[in-house]
Amino acid sequence: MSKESGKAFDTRLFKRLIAHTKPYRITFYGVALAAILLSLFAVLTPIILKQIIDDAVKGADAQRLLHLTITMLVVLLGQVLSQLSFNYYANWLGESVIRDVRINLFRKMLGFKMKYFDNSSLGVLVTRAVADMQRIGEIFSQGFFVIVADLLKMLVAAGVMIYINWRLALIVFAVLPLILYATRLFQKAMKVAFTEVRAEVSNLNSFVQERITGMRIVQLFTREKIESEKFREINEKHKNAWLKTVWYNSIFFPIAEIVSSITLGLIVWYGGLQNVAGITDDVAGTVFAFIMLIDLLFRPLRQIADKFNTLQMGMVAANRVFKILDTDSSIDDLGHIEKSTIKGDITFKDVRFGYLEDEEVLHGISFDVSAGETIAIVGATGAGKSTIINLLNRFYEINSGLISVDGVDVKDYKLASLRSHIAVVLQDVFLFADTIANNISMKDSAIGISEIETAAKAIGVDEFISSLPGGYEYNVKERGTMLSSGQRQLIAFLRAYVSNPSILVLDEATSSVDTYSEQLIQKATDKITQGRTSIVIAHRLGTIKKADKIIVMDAGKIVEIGTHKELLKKGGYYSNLYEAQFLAEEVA
Ligand SMILES: Nc1ncnc2c1ncn2[C@@H]1O[C@H](COP(=O)(O)OP(=O)(O)OP(=O)(O)O)[C@@H](O)[C@H]1O
Repeated sequence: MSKESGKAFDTRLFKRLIAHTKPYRITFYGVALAAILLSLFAVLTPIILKQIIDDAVKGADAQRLLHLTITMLVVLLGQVLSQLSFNYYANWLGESVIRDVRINLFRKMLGFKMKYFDNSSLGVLVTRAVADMQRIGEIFSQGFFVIVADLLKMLVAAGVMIYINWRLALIVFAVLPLILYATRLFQKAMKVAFTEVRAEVSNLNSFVQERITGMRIVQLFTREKIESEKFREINEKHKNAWLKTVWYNSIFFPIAEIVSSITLGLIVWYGGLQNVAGITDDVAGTVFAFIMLIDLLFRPLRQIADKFNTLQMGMVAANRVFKILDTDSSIDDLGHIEKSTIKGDITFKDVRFGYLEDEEVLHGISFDVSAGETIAIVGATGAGKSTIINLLNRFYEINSGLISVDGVDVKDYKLASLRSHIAVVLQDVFLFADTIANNISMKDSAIGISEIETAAKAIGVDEFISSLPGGYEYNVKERGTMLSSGQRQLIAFLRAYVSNPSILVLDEATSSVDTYSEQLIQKATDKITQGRTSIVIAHRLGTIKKADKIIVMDAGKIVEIGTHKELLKKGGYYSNLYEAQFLAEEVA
């Protein structure tokens, strides 16, 4: 199957999976019992039918006929009940296990370092949490228990055949290797075909996902025709891969049916001969029972390949999911300091950091921000400005040096406590597909609608939000695409403001917005930075000029620190930057 699974059946992996059924032990044993009952009831039917034909009907015994018919009804009822319980509870167990594993997986993902997400594909993680989970569930609902039930059924059916008429049983067993061989060939072919189908489905998924995400580019560059041609090709491959599985099914099942029929013919013929030879006189009932028993033996055999496939696919999925669960990439949260309030002094002391091991991005950054001060960070693209704010709230761990808040190493704070004092407004604002109110309060029950409205009035965005249909209850839909980038940033300002942080980190948007939004943003910026330590990656001259200190960065180093006036006077990097970037803005 896949190189990930290694061997055909991984006992260690299976044991680990079964361990997840521990909270549902009673159901687990209940399903196992239903499987046993199912196989027993299944073989009881042919036995009773044989007795009805050979004893009651032939012997014209009405009393016995009535008893046997009632017994038959009871058996059928038992069969229906055990089938029902088996189906329902095997699925219930599967769904319960995947719910638990999925919750564990998501919890694990919530604790991962940003580095983990930098190196993982979104599509892969979504597949692990959704499609792979379904496959794991199928191990229980369609794989493991069904195989056990089928094997039991086959075993009991074979035993009953020998018991009823061992000579006829031998004929059936003689055909078994032929069916087994055909099944094996079929299984192998289907495995290859299904691997192909899965690869094509995955191609389809990523193609559609990417084109929908990048639809703007597709349409801007008028690539519609080329893309639809490419899509046709992928679809064609997908169709052909599916047809291969249909073809194998179309060959295998009729062949299996023919072998079954030939076996039946042999049974009838040999049974008849036995009757003629006087070896047995209950040939009618025996042949009837054998017809049913053969079906009980051959039908599961034909389907067992499919079930093994389900089991194996589930195991591969489980292996992948467990790999994520075993990943040691969680953020260290070993600090114990929890503070209900902080002043907001920040120190970076000779901080060195790189996203990749051998590629340092910050080369010894040192600066201090006193509580209540606003500092602006400026510099060329790729200089390391965003990296600084990524480090303050411990999205990434530094290689060396020290970052402290109120004189305490950020690592010594409890992570949740540290982050509760820092609000971050990024350029690319992320909004959940939810109401504006929920996007602002982030579902913190302590922040009610009246607090949100008061805060919105304070930073001057109440009017804009109220003008939206439904106001604060307006649903911004996926990723907030219903709003402009300026509007999204205003909502992010409000989100930061209501949490009343001691430290505010703001990455000003570079994209230009209309004058009205610009004014709103400027006013909101002034208001939210007031009275709290603020670190602003500044792109607006207004913000830079008002800052208590400007940190000028170039290629991962701080090249200058000072106020706007001081730095202009100095005539260095900042004054060049000012002339190149901001002078025009000022003149305008
Ligand atoms: N997640 C990441 N993984 C690897 N490298 C990264 C990552 N994020 C940023 N970098 C690299 O780190 C360096 C600094 O990036 P950073 O985003 O801090 O620059 P910046 O000054 O904020 O730039 P901009 O103004 O364009 O946002 C760049 O060379 C960038 O390629």
